[in-house]
Amino acid sequence: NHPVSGGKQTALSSVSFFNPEKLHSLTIQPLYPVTPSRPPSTVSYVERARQHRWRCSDVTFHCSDGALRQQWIQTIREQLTALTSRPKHLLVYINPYGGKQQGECIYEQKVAPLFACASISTDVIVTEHANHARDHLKTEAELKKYDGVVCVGGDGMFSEIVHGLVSRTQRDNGVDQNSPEEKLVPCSLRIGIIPAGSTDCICYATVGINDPVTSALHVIVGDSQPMDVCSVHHNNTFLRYSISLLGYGFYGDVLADSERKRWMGPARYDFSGFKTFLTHHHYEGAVSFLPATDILGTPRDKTRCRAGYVTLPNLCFCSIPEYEVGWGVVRGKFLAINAASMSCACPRSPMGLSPAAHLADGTTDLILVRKCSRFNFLRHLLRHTSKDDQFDMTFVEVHRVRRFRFTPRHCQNDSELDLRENGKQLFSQICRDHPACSCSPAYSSWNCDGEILPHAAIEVGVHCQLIKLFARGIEEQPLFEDLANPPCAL
Ligand SMILES: Nc1ncnc2c1ncn2[C@@H]1O[C@H](COP(=O)(O)OP(=O)(O)OP(=O)(O)O)[C@@H](O)[C@H]1O
Ligand SMILES: CCCCCCCCCCCCC/C=C/[C@@H](O)[C@H](CO)NC(=O)CCCCC
Ligand SMILES: [Ca+2]
Repeated sequence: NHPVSGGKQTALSSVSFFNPEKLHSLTIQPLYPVTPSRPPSTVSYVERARQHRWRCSDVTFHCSDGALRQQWIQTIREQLTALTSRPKHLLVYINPYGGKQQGECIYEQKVAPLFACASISTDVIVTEHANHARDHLKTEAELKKYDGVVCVGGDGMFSEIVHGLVSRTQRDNGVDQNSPEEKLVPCSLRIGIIPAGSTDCICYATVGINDPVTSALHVIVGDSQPMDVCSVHHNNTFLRYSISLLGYGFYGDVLADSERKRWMGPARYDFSGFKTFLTHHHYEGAVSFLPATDILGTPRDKTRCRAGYVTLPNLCFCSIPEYEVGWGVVRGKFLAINAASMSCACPRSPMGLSPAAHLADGTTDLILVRKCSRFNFLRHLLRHTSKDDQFDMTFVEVHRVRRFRFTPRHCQNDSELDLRENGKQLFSQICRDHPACSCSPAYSSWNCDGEILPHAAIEVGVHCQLIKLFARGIEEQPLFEDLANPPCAL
């Protein structure tokens, strides 16, 4: 019975104020003409747009009955206060140099106004050097003050936050990160990613799009998505954590080359990818792995990790003892050894390196690409950009595993590492001087979520649901988008 005006024209009764999905804040905006006794009320809410984008819309109500209006406002406020999953205080780190160096601008223009509108208070730190955020989280940050940590940047910045939070949590709980067998303690604070990087693979694979406004709204509504984290060790020494890709051979070489071309921005990956494809190096070694049993799905099935897919914690851990499952071993010459703990979907590859991988099932998909012709490798790579099955090739095999180890054929010990580094430089110099030389170096590097690891021989274990993100996984696209998502109805 009450007239409505503003961004949307709708009847009061058609708006469900009690649906927490819909509302993230209430603001009272005086519109004109306004009589002091009858100011209108504006409610902001989340509206789904195309391709997994979320947008903020608002609807303004005029109510002739002042008491009723106050009652509505009071009820909405009570409902919003009762939503305990929504963050109120956030610690924000901005990398001003990630991606196209737009981090600060993206945060100030697109994200900060939304956080303010949702009454979220923030402490913002613009990083001054690499590992600033990681070290601040690890040692200094007063974590008790916050409901979550937000990073503005790319996968590298997210990785810093994960390392800071996971290390801090283990230290606070007396857990030794250097032991590969140690069960790690999950982090209690959720992490939000505002994408402003070059690949934004974590954001893309957990939200469905790398869009700062969408990610900010997932933080505001207090979404929660658990995620697996891999620990990487060498000789009982902790090296790094990995959330997306651990890649030896092709992706290691692409990264090593692209790091020298950071000045190119995101285009460095295309340049180095093409160059690495042409060099076509293969690497010899043995991969041993503990297959994941007791799991739902395989890397080759058609299931996709989507919002609402809940992994029961008991499926995260194998009920059969390790010695009964038995380790598999594959030896040979490989163009690429990739472990994808999640799909690794990104704008370059919308289905990702392992389209059926799950975010929080305690497993990683180990993809072994054996030495093959350049033509066949190109066919394999191109399938990452389409819906074709990149595993349906004789030289590719994929295993869903809980742990794995890699030992290069000429396994180096620590004293040989320096030799290896010097040898690699010498070797690459020789190859540069003799471009016709087609032999492969003995070692590649591991690409660990975009960071290069110093050792080729590594041991990897998956820690199920060690961290949580302000996300909900990729939502299924409705068949008839316009019908399923009319304005106002969420
Ligand atoms: N102030 C800073 N100066 C220099 N480097 C920084 C600074 N803050 C963070 N870094 C480092 O910059 C690296 C790259 O950042 P980020 O991940 O945000 O962007 P990107 O590399 O362009 O994107 P992506 O990781 O998605 O490819 C990170 O590894 C991070 O450690
Ligand atoms: C000739 C045409 C070939 C087309 C092939 C396309 C295949 C693309 C697969 C993309 C997989 C991305 C995996 C993500 C890894 C991230 O953890 C990491 C950090 O951001 N990014 C890279 O290492 C950046 C790595 C970028 C590699 C291209
Ligand atoms: Ca996984």
